[in-house]
Amino acid sequence: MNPLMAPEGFRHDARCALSVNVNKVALLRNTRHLGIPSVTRAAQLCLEAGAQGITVHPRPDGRHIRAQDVRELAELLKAWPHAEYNIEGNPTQNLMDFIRETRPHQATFVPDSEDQFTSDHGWNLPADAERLRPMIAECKSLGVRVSLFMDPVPEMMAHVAALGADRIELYTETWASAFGTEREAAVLASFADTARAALAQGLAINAGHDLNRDNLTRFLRDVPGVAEVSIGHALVADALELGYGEAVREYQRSIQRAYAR
Ligand SMILES: CC(=O)[C@@H](O)[C@H](O)COP(=O)(O)O
Ligand SMILES: NCC(=O)COP(=O)(O)O
Repeated sequence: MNPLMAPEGFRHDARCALSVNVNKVALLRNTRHLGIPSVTRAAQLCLEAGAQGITVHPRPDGRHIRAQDVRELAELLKAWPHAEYNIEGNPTQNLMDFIRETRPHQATFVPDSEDQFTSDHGWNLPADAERLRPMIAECKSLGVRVSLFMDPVPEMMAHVAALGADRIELYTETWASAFGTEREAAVLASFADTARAALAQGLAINAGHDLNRDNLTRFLRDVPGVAEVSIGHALVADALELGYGEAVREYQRSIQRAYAR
């Protein structure tokens, strides 16, 4: 079988889609000039195991995902018509060129500075709104769905909708750090309130950052309408122990447990 072709019978049947972020595979690859571990091979194995998409965040400093990775993954995903390609970044930096070149299914706008350690906050709306409006419009004119990376603040959802964005991505680090503590219920409620506000504005909901096999089920069970989670750091860490295929299956089981009655 052509290693780039999706196997017969590939099914897209999870209620919440799992998009695997392969940043950290590229981070390890970049520590030697050997080309391993392969980013495209990692993506292929995750898709074969049932992941519904691949996410990358090509940061301007090239610390992990680089332009060639973005192009090669776009090529790979042509063989997976049911899977989605999500490219994240700051549209005021290098993101828009990748969007224009590869036309992914989704662009996730993230307000990161160029040298930021990792993503650690959402957009500040309405303050950032007018800068974003033309780039949202351009993505949509290219047929690319737009998701804005947002903190769990219900009052901001109307501003997201007014900008013409299609989705929010809930920045879930505060959930991950509250999980298992006395703050868990209160923090989860803020995400549920934000999700309800987003749904009321006609927005779809993604979520990501520091999600893992342990904190994922409760989040999906209590936060309504999450359509997609993008998970990278913890899943790749798990894959070092379990392999990509079993790691993806473990995360799919965590997702399915959220809907089990
Ligand atoms: C936006 C977000 O929370 C993550 O998708 C981001 O890609 C993490 O970036 P690093 O992998 O560089 O930490
Ligand atoms: N948007 C979140 C993402 O793509 C991966 O975040 P993480 O799981 O690496 O924290």
